[in-house]
Amino acid sequence: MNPIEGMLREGSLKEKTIIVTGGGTGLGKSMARYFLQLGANVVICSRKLDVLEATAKELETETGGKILPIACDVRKTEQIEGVISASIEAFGRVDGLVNNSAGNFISPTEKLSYKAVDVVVDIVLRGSYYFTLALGKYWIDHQIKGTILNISTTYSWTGSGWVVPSAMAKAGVLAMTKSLAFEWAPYGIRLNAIAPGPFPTKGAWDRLFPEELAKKFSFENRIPLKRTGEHQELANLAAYLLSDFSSYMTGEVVTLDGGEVLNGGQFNFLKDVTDEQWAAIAEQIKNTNKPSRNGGE
Ligand SMILES: CCCCC/C=C/C(=O)SCCNC(=O)CCNC(=O)[C@H](O)C(C)(C)COP(=O)(O)OP(=O)(O)OC[C@H]1O[C@@H](n2cnc3c(N)ncnc32)[C@H](O)[C@@H]1OP(=O)(O)O
Ligand SMILES: NC(=O)C1=CN([C@@H]2O[C@H](COP(=O)(O)OP(=O)(O)OC[C@H]3O[C@@H](n4cnc5c(N)ncnc54)[C@H](OP(=O)(O)O)[C@@H]3O)[C@@H](O)[C@H]2O)C=CC1
Repeated sequence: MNPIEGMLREGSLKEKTIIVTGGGTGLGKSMARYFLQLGANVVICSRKLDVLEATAKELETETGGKILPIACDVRKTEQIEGVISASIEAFGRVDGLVNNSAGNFISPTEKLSYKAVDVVVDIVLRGSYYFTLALGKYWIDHQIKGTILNISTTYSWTGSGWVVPSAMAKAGVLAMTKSLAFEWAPYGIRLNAIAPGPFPTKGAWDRLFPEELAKKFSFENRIPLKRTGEHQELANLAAYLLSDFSSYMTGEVVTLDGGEVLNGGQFNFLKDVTDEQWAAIAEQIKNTNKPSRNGGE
């Protein structure tokens, strides 16, 4: 496969300031990089300031863009408000938000403590609605037509065992996306979501595919397009959804998973049938049709 290139033209996010939660690592970092390349000012925030500062330095050098790292636990409203004021102070206003921060790990649900459930739900759901609410109030007060992108998952609607707190929280984020897309449309505020399939990141792989499992889990068998996602593919879609090119799109969730979610199709088990078996099956089915065609039983 050829390397995936940036999709939007130069300057597509010029004069926009975008906050990316969890922007110091993984997919958040890749989105931040591309937004900077497209001319946006970017604010990255999460708990670990040292990680954010190292990312900011790296991306500033690489892109020549303006990036502000700020420590913020998305479960704390006063810290969220601090990020918004610091962003306005640095860049004049805020135009976009990516709710990307998350906590997740696999576990049999009955083995979880109450705190273990809370920690995931609070980062994902509470963090996303706190940030959304704080920015929404600011945008409505200042008549800014802001845009929110929520990073969801495909199990927001299929459900999934062994990641139940994450599934509950991501489903809530999806409900918020669609509900507020309608309610805030009169203000020109748009909300959309991306449901990614597997995109290799250290954060996700350490907690969801630890070595023991990774050996057994075959992405090639599971994903119809037979590969995991490239970060630039997700960054391209994210940039489009935050840009004015998508200004007629709101309340949408775009799946980007190589077809993984389609595994639930009822007859998909037929993928293992050989050509020989197909020939025999076709013959059998045709034979059962014959009597009825001749008017018999
Ligand atoms: C390929 C398909 C992908 C599917 C979709 C992917 C979704 C993703 O979200 S991937 C992103 C993953 N990235 C992260 O999770 C990054 C941030 N995560 C963390 O910092 C930790 O994993 C955290 C969520 C556990 C939070 O860390 P921290 O605040 O330090 O919390 P504690 O370590 O104090 O733990 C709190 C609570 O949770 C219990 N716990 C932690 N890990 C496990 C585990 N593996 N199994 C069971 N329980 C766990 C821990 O014991 C604590 O509970 P108590 O013991 O009752 O105090
Ligand atoms: N990678 C994948 O295959 C998939 C990922 N996703 C989603 O993509 C997004 C990014 O995940 P990914 O890049 O893989 O994983 P990462 O672990 O790299 O990203 C998660 C980020 O969340 C931040 N974070 C965690 N807790 C908090 C908190 N309390 N307050 C603020 N920030 C916090 C972390 O920073 P810090 O530790 O500094 O706080 C980290 O930067 C997530 O929403 C995830 O659910 C969805 C489907 C598939």
